[in-house]
Amino acid sequence: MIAAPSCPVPNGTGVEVSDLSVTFPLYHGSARTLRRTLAKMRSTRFEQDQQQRMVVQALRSISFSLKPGDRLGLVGGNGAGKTTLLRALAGIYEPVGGRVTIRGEINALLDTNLGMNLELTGRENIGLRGLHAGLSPRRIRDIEEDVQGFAELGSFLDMPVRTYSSGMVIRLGFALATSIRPRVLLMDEWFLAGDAIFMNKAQDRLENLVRQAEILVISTHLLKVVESWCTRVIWLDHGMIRMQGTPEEVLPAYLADEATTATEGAA
Ligand SMILES: Nc1ncnc2c1ncn2[C@@H]1O[C@H](COP(=O)(O)OP(=O)(O)OP(=O)(O)O)[C@@H](O)[C@H]1O
Repeated sequence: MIAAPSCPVPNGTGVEVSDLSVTFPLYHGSARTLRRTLAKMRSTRFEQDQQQRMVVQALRSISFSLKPGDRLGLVGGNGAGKTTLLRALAGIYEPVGGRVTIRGEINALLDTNLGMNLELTGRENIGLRGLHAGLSPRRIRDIEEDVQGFAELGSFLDMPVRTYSSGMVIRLGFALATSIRPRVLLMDEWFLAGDAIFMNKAQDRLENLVRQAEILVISTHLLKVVESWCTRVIWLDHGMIRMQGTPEEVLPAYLADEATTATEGAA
């Protein structure tokens, strides 16, 4: 169980999301055929935007706010909008409507390759990431040592990343992504998967990072993680908030709905 930080937290860290909407244009195939196909699907998630493009509404009218100590779990079926919401919080996706305001440094563990240049060495990638995060040369050296110790890449640290095995890239990416301690931590469940030996080692590091962050937002299908890490849950359904509250309030309703959907699907 991860507890909220017990020491007094500096003022000012917070997340405000108000009336957020994100859409993606669909460019595939001829517009008329696509429109006909989508009309047949009778989904309210597809519409035409002001430029007459067909778009999918990934998120609609999402509003919530988080304060220090809040640990938010995002749950929902496939395509519900969890990843899109994390990416909008990280500033990767621009809202088409509404606003996202984040106060405090963010670290987004969304993809271990994020920002990694395969032509550069592991060490050079560490330096670049540190500079990007606005860290001092001294802090970057500390991170270099930390990553070197955790990722156990030996002399590969000074070789171009393209020469690494896929496991080595994951170790470097994970070590680097988790070495920068943020106030607001955004995490996709991708980070909770991995080979068993690596994950045993990674688990402690991840839990430490989560414990030290003031605000956590995690998207996952692993409800046990939500139960043990989160103080709040948002259940997303077709891009909208279906329910929000404590894990005790939301998870039973979510599970009951999933069971009903599975029974209906089997019938
Ligand atoms: N780059 C994109 N282009 C077009 N549509 C997209 C894009 N990314 C997401 N979508 C659509 O937006 C909706 C929300 O997708 P999202 O990936 O956020 O769902 P999710 O809840 O993370 O799903 P999963 O649990 O399957 O990962 C889906 O309908 C998806 O098809």
